[in-house]
Amino acid sequence: MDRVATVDTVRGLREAVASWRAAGKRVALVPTMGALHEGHLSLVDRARELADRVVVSIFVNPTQFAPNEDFSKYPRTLDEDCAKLAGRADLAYTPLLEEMYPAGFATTVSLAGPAAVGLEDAFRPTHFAGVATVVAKLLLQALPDVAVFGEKDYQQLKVVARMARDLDLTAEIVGAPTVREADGLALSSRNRYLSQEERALAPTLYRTLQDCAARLRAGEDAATVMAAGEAALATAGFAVDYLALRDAETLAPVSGLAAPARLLVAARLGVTRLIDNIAV
Ligand SMILES: Nc1ncnc2c1ncn2[C@@H]1O[C@H](COP(=O)(O)OP(=O)(O)OP(=O)(O)O)[C@@H](O)[C@H]1O
Ligand SMILES: CC(C)(CO)[C@@H](O)C(=O)[O-]
Ligand code: BAL
Repeated sequence: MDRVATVDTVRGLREAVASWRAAGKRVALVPTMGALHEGHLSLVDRARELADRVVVSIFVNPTQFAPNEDFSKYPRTLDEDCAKLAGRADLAYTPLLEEMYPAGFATTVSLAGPAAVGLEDAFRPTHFAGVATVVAKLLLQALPDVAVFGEKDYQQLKVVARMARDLDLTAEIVGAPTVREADGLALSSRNRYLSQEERALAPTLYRTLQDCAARLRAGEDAATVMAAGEAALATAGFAVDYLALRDAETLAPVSGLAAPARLLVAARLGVTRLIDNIAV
């Protein structure tokens, strides 16, 4: 079976990137936690359009999971991942825990501002500090020209873009559109946790976003639309964490469509927490 080349040390990664740079190549990084699906591969393809060499990092980052979350059962499929990346990426960076967090590790990126407040942060209060810290490390380890993130994790994309600007990290942060199943469900590694019945209900999340967006565009009052959307999700069997309208750029709360807006949702079906979002 063909497999992408791999390195698991910062030194190996830097050597590979340095040799490409010496040859005048542009380098892209696609950070992932593995269990790769077509959503991840679309980011790799986008990275390939933006650069000559593409590194995919695969690291299930413990610091972005709260103690009650699914770190230990998060899918780990490294062999299949490396096969999927063959011919598509140039290198997989697969650091072990000790490489990323050496003994005595004591530094965390701290976030503020509208992008990092509320939404996911209200339900996963330690999450973005863990994401920002590991992404800052990945960007400093690889020093790519560009890094590609999925719009599926829209708040993450905005938090990372803000952090990169604020810390003068040199990589350009690029967002790529959400890849969906035929029935509209956003691809996610966590979809595999859904039972058959839950999987049948799951596309309601995207349909509800579309319905709400259509009503907002037709000029209906945002609070009314949000309440109706939450009710529709609850009726379908979801436990809703949030359904919110935010400014598409800053993620500040908004009450209408004066500027480009984003509708974001997180809801649980049984033990599985799904997130999604669309432009309005
Ligand atoms: N359906 C998708 N379309 C486009 N990009 C995606 C999709 N799903 C995930 N990504 C992006 O892939 C990158 C890695 O995400 P991650 O490894 O967390 O995948 P995931 O399937 O979203 O997993 P999880 O269920 O844990 O959120 C992120 O930038 C994320 O936004
Ligand atoms: C960006 C990321 C790879 C950081 O661990 C993760 O949050 C993810 O997979 O979206
Ligand atoms: N895609 C974001 C990773 C997480 O949920 O931890």
